[in-house]
Amino acid sequence: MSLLEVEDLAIHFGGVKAVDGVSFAVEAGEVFSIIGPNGAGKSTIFNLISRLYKPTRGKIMFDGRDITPLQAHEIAPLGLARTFQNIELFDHSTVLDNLLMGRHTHRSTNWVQDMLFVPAVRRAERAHRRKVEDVIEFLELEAYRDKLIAGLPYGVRKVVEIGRALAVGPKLILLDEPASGLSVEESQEVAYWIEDMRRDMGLTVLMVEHDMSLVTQVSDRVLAVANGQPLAQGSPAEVQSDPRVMAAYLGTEVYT
Ligand SMILES: Nc1ncnc2c1ncn2[C@@H]1O[C@H](COP(=O)(O)OP(=O)(O)OP(=O)(O)O)[C@@H](O)[C@H]1O
Repeated sequence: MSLLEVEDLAIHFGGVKAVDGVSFAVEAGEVFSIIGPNGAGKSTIFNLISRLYKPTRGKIMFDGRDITPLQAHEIAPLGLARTFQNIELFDHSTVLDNLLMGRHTHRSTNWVQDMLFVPAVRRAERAHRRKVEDVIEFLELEAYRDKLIAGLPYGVRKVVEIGRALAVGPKLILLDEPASGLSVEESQEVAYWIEDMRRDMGLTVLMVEHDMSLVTQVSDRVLAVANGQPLAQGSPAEVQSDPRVMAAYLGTEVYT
């Protein structure tokens, strides 16, 4: 059984078929990337999987469970976390507090217990802090842990965005353009984080990315989409040399 199975997924916004008949499966432990030209439907696929959008058609299975009818807030506790292309952090909170917010999906105590700060609440709080400190150490964010997001360089905020998703403690992490806006050196760092996430944390990674050197370096398999529809699927080399993919990219710099 695959960790994630997407079957005949579609969403239509009025006349726009943003996603139209996309199927793929992500196996536990692999890095799977979705590529495609601007407007191909990649972020929309992420928004459908993370349940921000309701599909017009299709089914999404995660870890053996049909998550298609679930609400967005019910997804993270199952072990599915995501990052956003445009970074969704609280600018006026510290790195530590942003990561702790990522843990709130795991609330096991109720508000009365929280108010009274009973031992169960204190234990849960300690466990959340330990998990967050592990993420800070893993992503080498120690120097920034007490700094406000607003004052951080863009490249560091991108890493904190990954940290917020990791703090959830996911089985599957969805990375939406983790290298966008980064320098070549910073993109290479992202490649190392992804390899470490898989090797050290046993994570499965589903990534949307335009940076083909990053995609080629870290991905086991790639799905190419265009106009909301699947074009080709296979190893990075197979997909890059597929004539339908090359035609979809014609005129762009991706394959030069
Ligand atoms: N909420 C929405 N309402 C209407 N149209 C939408 C909505 N979300 C996405 N679309 C349309 O769906 C299509 C796919 O958009 P999407 O953002 O998924 O593409 P993408 O492959 O992620 O592009 P990029 O690489 O530029 O981020 C586009 O035509 C877009 O305008």
